[in-house]
Amino acid sequence: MDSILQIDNLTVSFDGFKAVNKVNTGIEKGEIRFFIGPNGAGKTTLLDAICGRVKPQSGQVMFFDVDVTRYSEHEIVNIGIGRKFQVPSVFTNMTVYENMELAVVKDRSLYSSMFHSLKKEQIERIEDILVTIGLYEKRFNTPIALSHGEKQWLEIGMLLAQEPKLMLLDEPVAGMGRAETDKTGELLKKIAQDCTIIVVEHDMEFVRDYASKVTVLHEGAILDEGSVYDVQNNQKVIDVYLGRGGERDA
Ligand SMILES: Nc1ncnc2c1ncn2[C@@H]1O[C@H](COP(=O)(O)OP(=O)(O)OP(=O)(O)O)[C@@H](O)[C@H]1O
Repeated sequence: MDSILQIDNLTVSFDGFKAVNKVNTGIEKGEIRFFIGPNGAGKTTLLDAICGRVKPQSGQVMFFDVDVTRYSEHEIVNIGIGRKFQVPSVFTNMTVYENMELAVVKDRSLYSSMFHSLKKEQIERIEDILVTIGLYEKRFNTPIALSHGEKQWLEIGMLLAQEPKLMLLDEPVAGMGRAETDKTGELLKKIAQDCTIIVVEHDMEFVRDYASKVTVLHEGAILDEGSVYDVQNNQKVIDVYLGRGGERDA
């Protein structure tokens, strides 16, 4: 199998506290990998280390043959790792379509001058993505008119516009009902045909339905890794997380 991301011996410290502690894992191309675990387990910090938001104390994060721990956040976006945060950060004073235009033009400082001169392939890409995320009909609405789920899909679409090879999503279905959650899962399956995905998630039903593989973190370290079935039946995982009904963000 082709490994797209290889994390080796990664440790992230905050004033001596190891939020991520000697983590080793490899993500294969096309996976939808879920990071799960109790609050404070280090899931978000691990995403932060992959996208360059925090610098590790030690270890490597090899994306193809590049150690991204040596790169800035901005450079990491440019080499193909996109990150979506928990709270949607779409521009509410612009239409859905304009948000997509902004996303497709990688250098945002050029946006105003390029507004009317998107290339044909950029326009086609925007339209394709709008269809994929189910917002083509709503492209001239502002995000205020969108549901919570639709705003999340727009943001995922904005990430896709930058043509990432790896997408990092932090609790993408938080606050969604079941129907929107399932639609998001189907969207991720579609995206994973071209772009590997890592998801931090507490919604175990979502994890069960859509994970290729699950990494369970506890106190900064990997407690278990494997299929949903395997980790669900691991007594240690049940004791520290699943048996407590999982936990949501405070
Ligand atoms: N910038 C920071 N400075 C100091 N401590 C931090 C910082 N960021 C995270 N931590 C600590 O690192 C630990 C791991 O936090 P992290 O947010 O990665 O956990 P998590 O598994 O994502 O939890 P949750 O499910 O609640 O989002 C926590 O104890 C947290 O308080």
